[in-house]
Amino acid sequence: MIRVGIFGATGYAGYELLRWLRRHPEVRVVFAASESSAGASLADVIPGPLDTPLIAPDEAPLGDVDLVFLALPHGAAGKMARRARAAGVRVIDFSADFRLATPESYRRWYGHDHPAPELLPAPYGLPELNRAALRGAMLIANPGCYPTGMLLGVAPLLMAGALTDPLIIVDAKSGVSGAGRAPKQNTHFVEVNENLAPYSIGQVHRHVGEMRQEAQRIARGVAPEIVFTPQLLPVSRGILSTIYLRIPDDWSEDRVRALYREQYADEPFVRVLSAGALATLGHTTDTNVCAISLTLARPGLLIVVSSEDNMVKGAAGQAIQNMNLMFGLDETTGLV
Ligand SMILES: NC(=O)C1=CN([C@@H]2O[C@H](COP(=O)(O)OP(=O)(O)OC[C@H]3O[C@@H](n4cnc5c(N)ncnc54)[C@H](OP(=O)(O)O)[C@@H]3O)[C@@H](O)[C@H]2O)C=CC1
Ligand SMILES: CC(=O)N[C@@H](CCC(=O)OP(=O)(O)O)C(=O)O
Repeated sequence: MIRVGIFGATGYAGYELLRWLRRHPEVRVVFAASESSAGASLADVIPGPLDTPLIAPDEAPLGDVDLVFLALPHGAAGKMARRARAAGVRVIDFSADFRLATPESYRRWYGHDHPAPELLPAPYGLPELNRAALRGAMLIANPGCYPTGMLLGVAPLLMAGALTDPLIIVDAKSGVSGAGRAPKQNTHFVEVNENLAPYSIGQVHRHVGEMRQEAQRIARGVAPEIVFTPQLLPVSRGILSTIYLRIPDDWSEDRVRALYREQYADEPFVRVLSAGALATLGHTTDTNVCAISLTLARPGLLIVVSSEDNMVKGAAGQAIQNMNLMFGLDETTGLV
């Protein structure tokens, strides 16, 4: 049994993780910690079936666990990672604190100093594209939700060196749980309901740095140019990314699909849809799957649609996939 602790259990990502871990046959949840609700039961904080007792983070028995999941905001996660690693405990971090390889890059995209630079670089936890680095790892940076869908959607072409233009346009729509549980004006029901709102457009969203870093690694050093438009969709969960790419004029849609199917042939959590089918949120809701559809709009212009559940493949499910790799379990254990 892997003995785990969870920090940030009252947040959307932490709660989702607990929900999935209940079905994992090789995990025992030793503690769930909460800064604001220590002493309460989770069901007192989030109405639902999980009545896990919540303890104060300072009282977390790190000596009793093999692994902690950090479902905390950026900055707080890095500090907790330092504490856990000093106690010899493995870490899977949901936040962005360990996704960027250098403290300089982190400061550029997050606007403050890195909370634990001595722990950088950490392996980037996208198993389909970085599996070897995750097996047995002591600290894993779980990817951002938007970069997960984007990177899986473009990787086969980047690996093949098949883009004829470095420009990658990513038009993405996210369910509101992606913004976390703390209320904000733009996530208020009246703002979101029956609306579709872009935010952080241009080159300002912090996920552009993460996408660029990982896309460049996948493309073996060739720097992509990414234009990213995130939008808030009036649904609770799911991300649909529509990605526009330039490919050689003589490539057929079948050729592209064969490339994607070959790349993802052994991947249990990537589904390349058949000709004519388009990926929708419904293809991936409440699963750890990323579904990808491919459409040749005209010679040389490919439209990829990538669908994922931001709470599962974009957060808790991917974290469990990473845990399975970390501890040498079958990667699909506890996941669908
Ligand atoms: N929501 C999503 O779809 C995804 C989220 N993530 C990442 O997962 C992490 C958690 O996100 P999410 O669950 O959405 O966020 P939430 O805001 O829903 O939850 C975060 C939790 O962290 C705790 N917390 C808040 N502020 C602090 C603080 N300053 N110090 C310590 N603990 C704090 C709170 O719990 P308490 O007060 O009870 O301790 C809170 O419930 C973030 O880093 C996010 O970027 C990653 C991918 C997808
Ligand atoms: C809808 C929404 O607000 N989404 C978040 C991304 C959520 C996520 O998974 O990313 P992190 O783990 O990097 O926070 C945002 O745009 O910042």
